[in-house]
Amino acid sequence: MSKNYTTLVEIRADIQGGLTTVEALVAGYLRRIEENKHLNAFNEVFGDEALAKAKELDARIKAGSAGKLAGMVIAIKDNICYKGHKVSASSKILDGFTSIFSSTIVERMLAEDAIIIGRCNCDEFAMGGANENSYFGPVRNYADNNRVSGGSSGGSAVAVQAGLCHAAIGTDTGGSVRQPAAFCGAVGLKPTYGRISRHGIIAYASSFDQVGPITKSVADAALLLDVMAGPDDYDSTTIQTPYTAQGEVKPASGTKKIAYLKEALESDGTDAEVKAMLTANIEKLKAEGHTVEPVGFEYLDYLVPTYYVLATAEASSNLARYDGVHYGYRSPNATDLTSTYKRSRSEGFGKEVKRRIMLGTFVLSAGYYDAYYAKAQKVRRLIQQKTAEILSEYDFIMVPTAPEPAFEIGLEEKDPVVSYLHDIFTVQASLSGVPAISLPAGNNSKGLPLGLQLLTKQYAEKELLEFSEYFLNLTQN
Ligand SMILES: NC(=O)C[C@H](N)C(=O)O
Repeated sequence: MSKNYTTLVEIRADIQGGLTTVEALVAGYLRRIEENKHLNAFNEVFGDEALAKAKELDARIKAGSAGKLAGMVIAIKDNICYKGHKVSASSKILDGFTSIFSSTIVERMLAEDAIIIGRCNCDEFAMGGANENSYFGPVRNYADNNRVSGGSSGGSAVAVQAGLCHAAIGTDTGGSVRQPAAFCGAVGLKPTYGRISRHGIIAYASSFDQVGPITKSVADAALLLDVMAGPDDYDSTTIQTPYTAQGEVKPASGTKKIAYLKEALESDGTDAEVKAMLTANIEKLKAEGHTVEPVGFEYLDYLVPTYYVLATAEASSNLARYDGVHYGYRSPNATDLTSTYKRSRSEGFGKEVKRRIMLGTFVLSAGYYDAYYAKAQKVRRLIQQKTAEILSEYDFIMVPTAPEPAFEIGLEEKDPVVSYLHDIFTVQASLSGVPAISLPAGNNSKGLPLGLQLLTKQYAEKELLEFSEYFLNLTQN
């Protein structure tokens, strides 16, 4: 097996030293993808194209004219448009659809000479937390093939975990980058809302959707953020102040004030080994002189309902565009315009997507708007205020990324509410728009990865990444 690199810096050093080439790296990933097909991480591999680009890049690296991401082989979630390539959101409804333009993030990564090796399996339209809602079937966790990858960016996380690429890009609406990263022992970053352009990303819930990297190191997460972030004329929700690239991530120095949610340790819903992982990290940080204190979050029980009312409302609007006319699948059984809409949507969308469209339509309907949608907006404001209040006193909030490690495939498909509750610790950052990162925090007694999550103030990605680097240095050495 080829060397399992943690950072692009190591790859570049080996290329410079003549120990490897981009072509050899790509060939190695393609071989591993082939050997690990049973993981179902990719919906499509761009093999020949990646190899051709690699050859060209090797020549340019030698000539000293290659970009910042030269040598980085990246997989993208299959809801990210890449011109001339198919994009499906893991749905039948986009069957045969090819992107006619590239997303801003793809353009920015290509401009820095990244190689995109394929598009990764995910939950249909990013709706799910286990990658079990994909039209193309579940993704298997590399640590235990009978267990889920997490989701919705499950293919992206497993591709990194299993060494099928160097880094991957996912999207995070309510935890879809952070939770699969946690289940797969990777670093997963959700930046501040608006930090990265969503132009060319298939929309799910637009007041939440954010792009994020899944990597093996904090350094690479920072590098990918540098490349992808910043204002974009094609997405008016992007933060207008340019993101100042930070270059190399220096581990944070000095003592910090960290809050942890005491409910995370008290709740019966949190797995005992997850609680033990959190407690151990609290103690480790205290021993280093940091202030680590419990805080109460009285809105904990409202996080999941608020997220699911708002996200489904936005989804019902965003997914109205799939009508059997504009994109992808059109029912062969349709006889007129109305039956084209009805049949294409009924046959093209999966069960969970239909459930969410119905739920979202319901909470937006005239009789229920005030009772559900308007109320959820008000609760969102309270959650934002309380989160900001805690973050005005503390540098970080620390919680487990998920209440439990990767569970068995097929275990909970039956009860959607059980799946929704798994998002309890990730949706706070999504509802508040603040950045959050999931960091690998060792394995449980069954060898399954656990993730620790840190949240911080809006726009403070730099501080978050520096502290993450410090934390991993402290806990992994
Ligand atoms: N998309 C996400 O961020 C995952 C979340 N579990 C959802 O289904 O909405």
